[in-house]
Amino acid sequence: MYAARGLRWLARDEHNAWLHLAASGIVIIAGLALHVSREDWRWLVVAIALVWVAEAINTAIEELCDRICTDFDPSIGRVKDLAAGGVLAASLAAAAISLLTLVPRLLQRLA
Ligand SMILES: Nc1ncnc2c1ncn2[C@@H]1O[C@H](COP(=O)(O)OP(=O)(O)OP(=O)(O)O)[C@@H](O)[C@H]1O
Repeated sequence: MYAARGLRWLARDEHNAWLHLAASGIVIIAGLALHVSREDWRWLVVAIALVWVAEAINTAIEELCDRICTDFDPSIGRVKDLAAGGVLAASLAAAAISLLTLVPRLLQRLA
């Protein structure tokens, strides 16, 4: 399947994907360990998916930019920076969602 092949490339070739993979794994393990509710799992799934979607789009844009322009071009630089900014925004939002979901559960467990 072409879509699955895209995700395989992403996980294999993108150095940032390893960070996302590690972060996703930590969130899933924490969710399991803290027995979060079904409602909370919805938020964690959204957080994880948000980052992967942003990274996939960013990687596709980078590939396309490198294909159409091998020289230094300020416009290409701007396009890449914008796409990378999307990943940063998604990652910050995902971190906030994960902390807002997991920390109260952790404090509950510790109390
Ligand atoms: N052809 C270009 N012309 C101008 N600036 C460029 C060009 N290619 C890359 N850049 C600049 O270098 C930055 C890094 O680009 P690069 O393609 O190396 O992405 P990357 O390091 O793989 O990014 P990421 O960590 O998001 O995967 C871009 O955000 C952009 O500012």
